[in-house]
Amino acid sequence: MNKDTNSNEVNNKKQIPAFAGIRIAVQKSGRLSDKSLQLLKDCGIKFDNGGRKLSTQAKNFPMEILFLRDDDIPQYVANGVADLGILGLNEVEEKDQEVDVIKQLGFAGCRLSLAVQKDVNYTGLEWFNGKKVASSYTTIVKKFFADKGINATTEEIGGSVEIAPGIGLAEGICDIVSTGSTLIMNGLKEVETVMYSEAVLISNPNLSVEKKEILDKLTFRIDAVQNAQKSKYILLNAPNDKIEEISALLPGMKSPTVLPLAENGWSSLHSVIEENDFWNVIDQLKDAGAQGILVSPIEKLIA
Ligand SMILES: Nc1ncnc2c1ncn2[C@@H]1O[C@H](COP(=O)(O)OP(=O)(O)OP(=O)(O)O)[C@@H](O)[C@H]1O
Ligand SMILES: O=P(O)(O)OC[C@H]1O[C@H](OP(=O)(O)OP(=O)(O)O)[C@H](O)[C@@H]1O
Ligand SMILES: [Mg+2]
Repeated sequence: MNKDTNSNEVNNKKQIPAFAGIRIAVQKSGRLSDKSLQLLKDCGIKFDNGGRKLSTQAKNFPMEILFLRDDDIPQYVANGVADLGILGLNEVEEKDQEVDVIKQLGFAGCRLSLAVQKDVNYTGLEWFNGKKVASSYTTIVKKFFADKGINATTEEIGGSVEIAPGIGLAEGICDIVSTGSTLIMNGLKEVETVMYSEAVLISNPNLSVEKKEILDKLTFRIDAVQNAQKSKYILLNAPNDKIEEISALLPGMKSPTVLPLAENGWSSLHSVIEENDFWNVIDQLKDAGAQGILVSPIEKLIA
């Protein structure tokens, strides 16, 4: 490390005002903003985020929230201006900074794909040899082509990437695809998936012990929120001679809670089922004699 870098680092550190908590960077306005803030709220963290303020202090958790452009978040987290960040994995890979990916957050699912004009006779990845690809993610694209031994060039553009082939800027593009409708509307077709992405929580790799403790509290809460979103609380009535059969369909967190009903010969069973199995399990429960099935969402689930 040379002297200049050293003194820059010292200067950078001086510019970071002391804060006895953890600083998390979220996207100021864009596709990730609402869901990032909702996740923090679901974790019980209260804060004001109205107006044009670029930072806010949580009221009941040792956290400051910084509102930034998502492109800047990896750099801020790597140099310690922010301790944590929420952004798309695509942006983390593109910026290639020293940060730890702590958790997948289950929203903003998309893929980064190569696309070409729809009338192109695409024969496979070799088609890109000697071609130019426009993208906002040129680091990822260059690495992808280098790994596959393809000799293509890239043209970095900030947005509206799908227009590039139509105006002769490049033969192909690499951009975010979700439903694929933007590609179709611009006369393009998806030909290769470069990576899958979703929102992730990232961290500076050198957090202090105190900050690590706060991060652990946060990830514990995120786990509880995510578990709850994946599960449903189920309550049903069953004849006593069917309890064993029905219990086998309701593994729950341990086994179902069984309580006698006022009506002789009947019990009430309480358990947790996974959202994914939901309809399947309900059909089997009905067939096994369950009645009065009540299903409700779970707010938090601590395993
Ligand atoms: N159509 C989509 N479906 C799902 N996720 C998406 C979609 N488009 C983008 N994303 C994800 O959301 C992230 C943010 O997208 P957005 O379009 O808000 O970024 P941006 O324009 O770069 O924002 P900023 O102004 O903060 O730089 C992307 O990096 C990607 O991870
Ligand atoms: O496959 P689709 O569902 O059509 O989604 C893909 C589009 O979504 C994103 O753009 P966004 O709508 O966020 O606009 P922006 O690029 O101008 O921010 C992305 O840049 C693609 O253009
Ligand atoms: Mg951006």
